[in-house]
Amino acid sequence: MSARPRNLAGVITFEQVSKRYPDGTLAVDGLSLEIPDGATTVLVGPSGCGKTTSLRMINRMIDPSHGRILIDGKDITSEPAPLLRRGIGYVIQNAGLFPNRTVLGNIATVPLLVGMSKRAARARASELLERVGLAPELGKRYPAQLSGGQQQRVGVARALAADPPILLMDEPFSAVDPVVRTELQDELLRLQHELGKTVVFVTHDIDEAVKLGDRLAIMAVGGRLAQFGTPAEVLEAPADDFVAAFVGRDRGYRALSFASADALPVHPEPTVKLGEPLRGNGWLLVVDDTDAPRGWVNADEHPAGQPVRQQDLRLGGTLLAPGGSVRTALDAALSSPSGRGVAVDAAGKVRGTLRPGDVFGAAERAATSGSTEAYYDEKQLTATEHAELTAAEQGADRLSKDGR
Ligand SMILES: Nc1ncnc2c1ncn2[C@@H]1O[C@H](COP(=O)(O)OP(=O)(O)OP(=O)(O)O)[C@@H](O)[C@H]1O
Repeated sequence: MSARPRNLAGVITFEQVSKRYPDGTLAVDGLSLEIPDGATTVLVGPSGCGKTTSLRMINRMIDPSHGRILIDGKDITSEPAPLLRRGIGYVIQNAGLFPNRTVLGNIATVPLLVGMSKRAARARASELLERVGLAPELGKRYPAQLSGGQQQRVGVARALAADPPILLMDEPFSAVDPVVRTELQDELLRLQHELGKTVVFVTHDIDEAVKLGDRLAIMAVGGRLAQFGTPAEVLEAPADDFVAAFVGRDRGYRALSFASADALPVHPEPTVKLGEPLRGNGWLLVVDDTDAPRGWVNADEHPAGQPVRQQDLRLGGTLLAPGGSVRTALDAALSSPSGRGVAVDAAGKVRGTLRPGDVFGAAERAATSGSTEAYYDEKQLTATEHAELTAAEQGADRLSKDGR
């Protein structure tokens, strides 16, 4: 990701690290791993495979039985643990906030600890509150007066307060409902794009791992590293049967997230504005005054010449925006009542629609060669395609003239 700031510190190296608990449990077994700086590495694997133990060895909440851990080449035991932890933010499930401190008080904890003035610490806390997407007035509340998702955002803000190069996150979003969870994941992606920290994230959810991780470390029970690679590498070429089973039966579908849909042909689509009279037949795409899609209307079930009202609309499915993947394109096509997926530009205006056949072709292409580009260079030149495009363009012209 080119927009990320570079020159970061925070490469974390595990050298043959093992952890055996006093009761004999071997939680981590000979883990060797280089976690790159400025990127998100997700430790993912089934319950009990040693993810949390591995994470907590980085900030010395747990000491290895064997091996060593280095940060930027320096053994983490070469300085006192409290000093080490100043450079490492830590976020856990249920946020772990101090219940008797306000939100701002919670976020300002570490800045105050490292000697920042009260005033500067409060200013920093307010800035972070905004950064994690929370309204300033929430600063005065106590954690119990916040939703689970809001508490988790405060947890992230608190971990970022001392601007540590490293952020450790242990199942931070697993206690919230799926909608909030998606919002928090999106927020983390946005924040990470701005901040470029070395993030080590623990989850047992492969979907979350694929969404958030630049690298995945797949761990197997017994504390063994089964595979380390980018999400695309892991989904496309699982190292062994365990990884193949863990990444799951949907992995072919998930792998489409890494194939760009930018080369997919976008066909002109006639549109009709909300509130304007309807003409034509079949499914018609309804837009608002800014040309953003609002839904579909079936002209065969609508009195001709009558204006299209909000209540006539069948809401469209997901949209494909620039930079989207073949997975998004496929979902856009499958979730649209017309079967045609809507593509929008960066401003959210309708660009046209995707044909399911094209999207399936791209999916097949991505699965077999990993690239869709060549296919569509070829395909866009075929005579039928050209004829279809022209006809659709004429249809679009006619409709927009009639419709206004
Ligand atoms: N303090 C402890 N004493 C003994 N065994 C422990 C201790 N902490 C963890 N374990 C064991 O070590 C193994 C790894 O635990 P760990 O919490 O690191 O796994 P995990 O992958 O994070 O699991 P989960 O996804 O369920 O949180 C498990 O078998 C666990 O029971």
